[in-house]
Amino acid sequence: MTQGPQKIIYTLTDEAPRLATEAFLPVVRTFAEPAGIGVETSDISVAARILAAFPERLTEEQRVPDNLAELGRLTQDPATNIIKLPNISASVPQLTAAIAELREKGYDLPDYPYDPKTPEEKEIAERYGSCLGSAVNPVLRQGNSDRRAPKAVKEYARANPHSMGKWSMASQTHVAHMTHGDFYAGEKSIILDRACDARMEIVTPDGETHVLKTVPLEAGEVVDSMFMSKKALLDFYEEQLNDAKETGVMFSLHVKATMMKVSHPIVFGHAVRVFYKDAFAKHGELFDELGVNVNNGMGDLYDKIENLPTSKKEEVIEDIHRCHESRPELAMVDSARGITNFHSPSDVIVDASMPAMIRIGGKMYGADGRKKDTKAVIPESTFARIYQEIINFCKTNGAFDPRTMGTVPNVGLMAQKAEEYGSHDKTFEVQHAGVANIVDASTGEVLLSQDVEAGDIWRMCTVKDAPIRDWVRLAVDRARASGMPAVFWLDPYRPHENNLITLVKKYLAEHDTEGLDIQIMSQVRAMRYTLERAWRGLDTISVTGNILRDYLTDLFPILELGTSAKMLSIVPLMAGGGLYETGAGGSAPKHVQQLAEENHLRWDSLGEFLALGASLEDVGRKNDNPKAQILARTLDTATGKLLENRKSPSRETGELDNRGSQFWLSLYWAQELAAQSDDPDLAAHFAPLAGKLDAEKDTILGELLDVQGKPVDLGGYYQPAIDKLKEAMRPSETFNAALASISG
Ligand SMILES: NC(=O)C1=CN([C@@H]2O[C@H](COP(=O)(O)OP(=O)(O)OC[C@H]3O[C@@H](n4cnc5c(N)ncnc54)[C@H](OP(=O)(O)O)[C@@H]3O)[C@@H](O)[C@H]2O)C=CC1
Ligand SMILES: O=C(O)CCC(=O)C(=O)O
Ligand SMILES: [Mg+2]
Repeated sequence: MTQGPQKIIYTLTDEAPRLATEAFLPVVRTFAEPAGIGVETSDISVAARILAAFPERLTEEQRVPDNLAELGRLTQDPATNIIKLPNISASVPQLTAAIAELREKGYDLPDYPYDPKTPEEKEIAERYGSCLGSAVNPVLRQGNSDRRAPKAVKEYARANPHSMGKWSMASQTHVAHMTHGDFYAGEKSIILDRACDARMEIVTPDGETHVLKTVPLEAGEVVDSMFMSKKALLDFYEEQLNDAKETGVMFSLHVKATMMKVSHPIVFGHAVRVFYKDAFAKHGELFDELGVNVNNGMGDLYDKIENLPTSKKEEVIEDIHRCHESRPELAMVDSARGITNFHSPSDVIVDASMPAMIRIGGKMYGADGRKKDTKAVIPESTFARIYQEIINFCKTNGAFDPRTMGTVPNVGLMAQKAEEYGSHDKTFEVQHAGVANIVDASTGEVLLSQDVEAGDIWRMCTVKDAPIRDWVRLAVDRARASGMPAVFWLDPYRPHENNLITLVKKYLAEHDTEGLDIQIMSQVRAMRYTLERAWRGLDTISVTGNILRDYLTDLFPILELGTSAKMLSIVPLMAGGGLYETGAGGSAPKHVQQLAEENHLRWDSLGEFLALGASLEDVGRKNDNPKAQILARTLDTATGKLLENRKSPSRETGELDNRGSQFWLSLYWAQELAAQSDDPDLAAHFAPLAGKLDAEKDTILGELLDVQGKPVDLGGYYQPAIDKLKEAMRPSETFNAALASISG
């Protein structure tokens, strides 16, 4: 047996994935051990990240190491192999809820400073800021992304199609985006011809210079400057609200306040203030006194007015309600509880919310719980247009059919904080009208310049040369390996993408592309081309920048497979290691709610099974460990069997859930290992487990079903109590004993 430091690092995250991992880790350890592979965990949950930020306030026992920083360092080591589960990218309401829970548990954490003024408050805000929004993925994603539906998964979806809503040609559903004054409208971009420190500064008309930030840039880096005009945004909202009211269509707002953690909460807050403008006009001063900030949603307003004298509170609530009379109906997140699209900026996240809407025929839920057509407002036009294109297509052709549609894998430019998704530390809400310059700090040369007004959102986005080159290589590799045409979704009218086109052409020339079909198209044309092909059952690789990577790897999987949880999601790290993400979606808070209320977890760990397979294969290849290769191969077959025999979790309480599905995977995997003849030691090791699990399957499945239907206490949401978590996620004594019986 090959020995040595062969290990897989398994992340512990939040919500449904964290729950599922609790059940799955003992399985992984049991199977990896005989191949000499260690499995280590690394807690990067939002709770752990908060605790790691305040070591000096905690006792020795309470302290948590900065696991994320350590993982970040490891991404630079070629031996690294990380399995990364989806984690919460916390909005402010989520972060403050996590802080409150931890304080209740006895951790002496400071209050979250909503409006930091003193140096001490500013320091606390900075530390909490490091846990806010998408704080994990940009650190770990030191490579570009390869997301696709494995063949067995696609075939399963074809044979067992999920439900799709009907599209009508008369559907009023459409996308509304800005046509001027947004980031797209005035973008400027350069390919930097030197390395330099670049200064972001605003020069006011009276000649004062306000320096916002200085960042080191590399030669060859693509650097963009762009802004969103506050005035244009407010006008746009007003117009769209009036249009929705007049035409009787529901209004919904789709942003990504979690990932775009600086710009989108502002964009979201403006929508809320415009919608409720009469209430804000009347009570603005009071709201300011109370520190209301609806960038964090209407939930923040309701929390802050809670302690007002009853009559005042009622007056405010009445005025808020009155606003609805002159405004269109709002899409609901949870109509049963009266939670609207404006309640929290993290409830509706565009990458998942638009596909969910398109999947059900272009509808969202209204206050009466019925599905309705909607005006989907996505202010930034850069990528919003792709959704209108697919809506047009579905209106004309009807809904896609999962039985026949082709597949659309993605190769995404992501490494080293590429493009908008890496721009948070270079995004500012402009305080002073003037000229926004990006300046070479050593020479004083102005590289890029924009005229901005107070309240505008100005940002610098960058992407380094090496990631672009690696992205082109990955696209060529995937096109060659799959035999599919590959389309770069790049718009020559957008300065940033026009620069990328130059570089893509340059780097494509480094490869043998003989016999490959590689094209470059603007996003709208690329969408149309891809949809036409998918409709005919043809497959097309989308090769995109970072935002479209995110959007398309929810959109197509949700149409093709019903969920992006079933995607294989690999990040070949540029330093040589591997990061294996489990599916392409999020952490499904709704699933936790169902588990807490009914002890049924409908989360599908398929993405985790696929990631583990790819991870084991990588360990096998890099360490010349044939046992790891056999584990990978047999896991792949077992996963295929799981799909074929329909052992995926059901949504309904009282039926097979995540835990039951994991049992079946374990049984099939053990059977495959016992049956193979390439490694008799492994076969002999797993034969008893295969026998035991098969003989005891009725007892085990019975034990797993018995617990369902009753509430379960996990001892916390952001930091569940470990003993309670174990008890909830591993309720079959028989299954636990069988796994333990072959573990060393
Ligand atoms: N890679 C990452 O770390 C990511 C993290 N996130 C984070 O996740 C949270 C929730 O985001 P949201 O946009 O609501 O997206 P989610 O993907 O969590 O939820 C959307 C819906 O997708 C379905 N779904 C997702 N995963 C699974 C699965 N494994 N099995 C079965 N169904 C699944 C569920 O549908 P149904 O309810 O119909 O069963 C779910 O309600 C946020 O905090 C966000 O920041 C989001 C995206 C990626
Ligand atoms: O990091 C995040 O917040 C979300 C990531 C995401 O949605 C994705 O990579 O698909
Ligand atoms: Mg996504």
